[in-house]
Amino acid sequence: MNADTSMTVIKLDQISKRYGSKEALSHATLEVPAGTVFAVLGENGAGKTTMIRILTGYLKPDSGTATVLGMNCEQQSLEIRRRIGYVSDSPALYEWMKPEEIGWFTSAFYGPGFPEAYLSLLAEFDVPTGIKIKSLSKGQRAKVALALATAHDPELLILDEPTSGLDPMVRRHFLESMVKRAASGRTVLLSSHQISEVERVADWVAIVHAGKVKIVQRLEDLKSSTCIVTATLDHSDAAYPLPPGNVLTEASNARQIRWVVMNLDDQAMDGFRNQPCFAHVVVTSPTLEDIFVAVCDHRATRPRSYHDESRTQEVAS
Ligand SMILES: Nc1ncnc2c1ncn2[C@@H]1O[C@H](COP(=O)(O)OP(=O)(O)OP(=O)(O)O)[C@@H](O)[C@H]1O
Repeated sequence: MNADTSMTVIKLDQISKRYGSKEALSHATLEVPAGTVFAVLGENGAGKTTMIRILTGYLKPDSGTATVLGMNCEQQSLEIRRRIGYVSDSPALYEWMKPEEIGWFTSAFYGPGFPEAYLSLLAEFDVPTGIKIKSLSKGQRAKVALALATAHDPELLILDEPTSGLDPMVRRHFLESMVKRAASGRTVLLSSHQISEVERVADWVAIVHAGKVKIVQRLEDLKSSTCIVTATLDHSDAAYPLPPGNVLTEASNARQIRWVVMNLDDQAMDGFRNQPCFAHVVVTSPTLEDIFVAVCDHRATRPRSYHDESRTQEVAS
């Protein structure tokens, strides 16, 4: 990715939002660098849509500050919506219109050049234009929503669950177009629980769990700073130490113990491996799913040393 990532396109600073007694977001803080595909990962109800609705000005936070392209999300929401592209998790389209008609209708908001660009995107996406929106398939409707959101070539595109319910070919097309946008210096923020897709396309990942931003990191740094340590005990009731590092989770099965560890201390690992309680110790690389589960699974066993703290973002270079 060659784009200039020194600029911050989205900034959330200590954003909290409550629905009655439910805290949907709690002191969420993150920055999205320009020219990246930035994925917000979280299980159902984690707070992803709430975050996106605050960024797009459809929802006001209880506290904290959010800016998009340097504009305040509460005070300049109309200007933000004009400048960005946004596809919600359930895009509302006028059912009685044909795809080209909805393009003309929407162009009033964006100005000259929009209808032509929109029609060429529809052609690229292979969307039939002669029939009404209500007769389009789910994938075709999603393509219409994406074409509407991108025809003005926004510097920032925000997508809430962009590929949910789409077939593999359409998903691939969607994701490739996101990567292309980032390569040309545009920024894409997408929310998802499709971990393998995120792993293929994202430059940055934020993991949100129960309203808290637990991790914000460049994906390759997150993967290289996390590992899985698997040890086979010499005998099943042997007492054993924890691997040197921030141990997120521990799982055991007979004589085998498996830990997901962040920032493993390589120098201290020799001493760990040579403990008499271990017959065998192996260190392997995790998938993003391994990391996600280690951070989010409330049933996971947390070792004694584990501190459940949200992690701060490394400074974007
Ligand atoms: N309008 C609302 N009134 C009450 N509670 C709400 C409202 N909207 C969201 N919530 C609650 O806030 C929490 C966060 O919801 P949110 O929609 O942001 O999650 P999400 O991460 O987008 O989930 P999903 O992946 O299922 O779409 C959930 O517990 C949800 O039930």
